[in-house]
Amino acid sequence: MSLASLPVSTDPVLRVENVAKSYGTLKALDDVSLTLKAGEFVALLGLNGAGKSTLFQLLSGLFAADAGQIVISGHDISQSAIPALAGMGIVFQQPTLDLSMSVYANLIFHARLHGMGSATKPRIQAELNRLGLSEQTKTTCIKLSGGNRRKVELARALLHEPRLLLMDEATVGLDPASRKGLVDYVHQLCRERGMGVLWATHLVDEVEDVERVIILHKGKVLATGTPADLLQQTGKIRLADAFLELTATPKSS
Ligand SMILES: Nc1ncnc2c1ncn2[C@@H]1O[C@H](COP(=O)(O)OP(=O)(O)OP(=O)(O)O)[C@@H](O)[C@H]1O
Repeated sequence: MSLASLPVSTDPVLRVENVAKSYGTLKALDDVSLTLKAGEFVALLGLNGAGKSTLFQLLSGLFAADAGQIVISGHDISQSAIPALAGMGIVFQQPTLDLSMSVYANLIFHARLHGMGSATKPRIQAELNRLGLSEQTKTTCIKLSGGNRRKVELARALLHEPRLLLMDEATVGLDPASRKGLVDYVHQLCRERGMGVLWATHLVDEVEDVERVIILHKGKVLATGTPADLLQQTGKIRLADAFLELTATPKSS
């Protein structure tokens, strides 16, 4: 049975509780808690160095938190990493395609890692079709534009039909039209597939239409709410000004 055909659970697809992570004496994450439900698009907004990538590295099991708990689709990542990660797709900030291989070879490699069987080829074709890349299936990735490389990374993240999609500054290096295209496409997927999406960025224009914004600053959650909540809280008219106001006056630790 594919993950997509499992009954929809009302439990959060992601629960992060009191998570901490330090590099030596630097607290990159300090008592961070958040939840994400199925079908919710949540933005993790933070300046450079806020801790976004560190959080994503913990969520993807690259290393362990010093304290706290991470539960993905009901599985504690520290105890049940395989089922936790099986239901998650991720696009990292740094490109991770093997540029010497074709689009198809990159995707089939990922499919095998996820133990996908006979459904693999139609799934690859379906994701590439939707992204307008069906003609590029056999193209070596080094020949693709930056925007199309990102789309292949997204197709790869979606291949095993995750319940949770993590996007870590996934629009870095894209032109404004490609950026908007990617944001709009992921919003559409979130609605259609009931996927929870955590979208990390420092670009405020990418989060104007999200259901909830979590502002991370110097490793701490400074504020959380709808864009309207954040405007009301700061008395600002533009979300960019609200973000600047909140991050200019950090709480003392
Ligand atoms: N491997 C590491 N060793 C030491 N310090 C690190 C390491 N990785 C990150 N840091 C530090 O931890 C803090 C959080 O970094 P992180 O990359 O998680 O932030 P970010 O919000 O993703 O930033 P950016 O938007 O610039 O990518 C920063 O002060 C960074 O310098």
